[in-house]
Amino acid sequence: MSELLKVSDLSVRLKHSSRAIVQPISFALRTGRVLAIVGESGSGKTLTCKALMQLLDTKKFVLSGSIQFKGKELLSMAEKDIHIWRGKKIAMVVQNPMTAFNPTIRIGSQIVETIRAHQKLGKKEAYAAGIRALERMNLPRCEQLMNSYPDSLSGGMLQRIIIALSLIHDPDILIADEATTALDVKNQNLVLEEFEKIKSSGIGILLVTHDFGVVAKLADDMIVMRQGEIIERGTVFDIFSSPKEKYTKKLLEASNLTRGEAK
Ligand SMILES: Nc1ncnc2c1ncn2[C@@H]1O[C@H](COP(=O)(O)OP(=O)(O)OP(=O)(O)O)[C@@H](O)[C@H]1O
Repeated sequence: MSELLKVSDLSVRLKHSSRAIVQPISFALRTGRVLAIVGESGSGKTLTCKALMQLLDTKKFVLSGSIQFKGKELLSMAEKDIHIWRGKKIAMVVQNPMTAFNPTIRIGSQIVETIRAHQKLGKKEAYAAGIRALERMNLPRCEQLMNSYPDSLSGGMLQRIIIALSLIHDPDILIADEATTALDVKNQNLVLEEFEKIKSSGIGILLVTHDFGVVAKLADDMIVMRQGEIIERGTVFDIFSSPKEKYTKKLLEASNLTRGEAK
């Protein structure tokens, strides 16, 4: 297992403030592993992901520390080079799939446009690449899906389409920020099955979630964040079996999970 991502002393603060909202944090992600980031609302999980993707507005936020992707420093990378890895080597899926699509345009046209924004392909080739991406996710009736409008599909189906699209450039890392939160149990399970397959293909997954059930099903390792700091880290099994921090115990108790549910 090789190291894909190495985050060292990453901190995020607002420009006009001296206090960091993400304190210097360090962690690593390896191939074929799922690292869960858990913590209560406002603990800094999403800011951490956005910092990794360099999606934070530099007029507003100051980042320091180091983010190495396969040994290459990303934080000092020039803006013009960021597109080489963002969305390609490191892809991200977020919470609400409904907002990712324009409701007035058929799914297929949006997929074709997304693909052509990143790759020099004609419309027909991009359409074929879109179909292949959907088929790879085992989505049913892909031609029909391409012809559909977003609001005729369930949130789970849209999320699986987004995941399919996020994999189109064969990323090494997938960041999933509450990607299953808005879904019902059935769709959540389907998406988790996709993540299992993605993981076994060797992609490293950074999984942000409130849901310890999702952590138990999918993650290998976890970090617990509170007020911008990592307060506990370890394997999911160890933390579920014997959490050290009171805060972690409370989160686990609130989730009603037992040690038997960790892998
Ligand atoms: N654009 C912003 N401007 C100012 N403060 C922000 C901004 N985005 C987030 N914050 C603050 O940073 C802190 C961490 O927010 P973040 O969204 O990372 O939390 P989170 O752990 O992802 O929460 P949730 O689980 O609710 O998504 C919060 O106190 C939040 O208010």
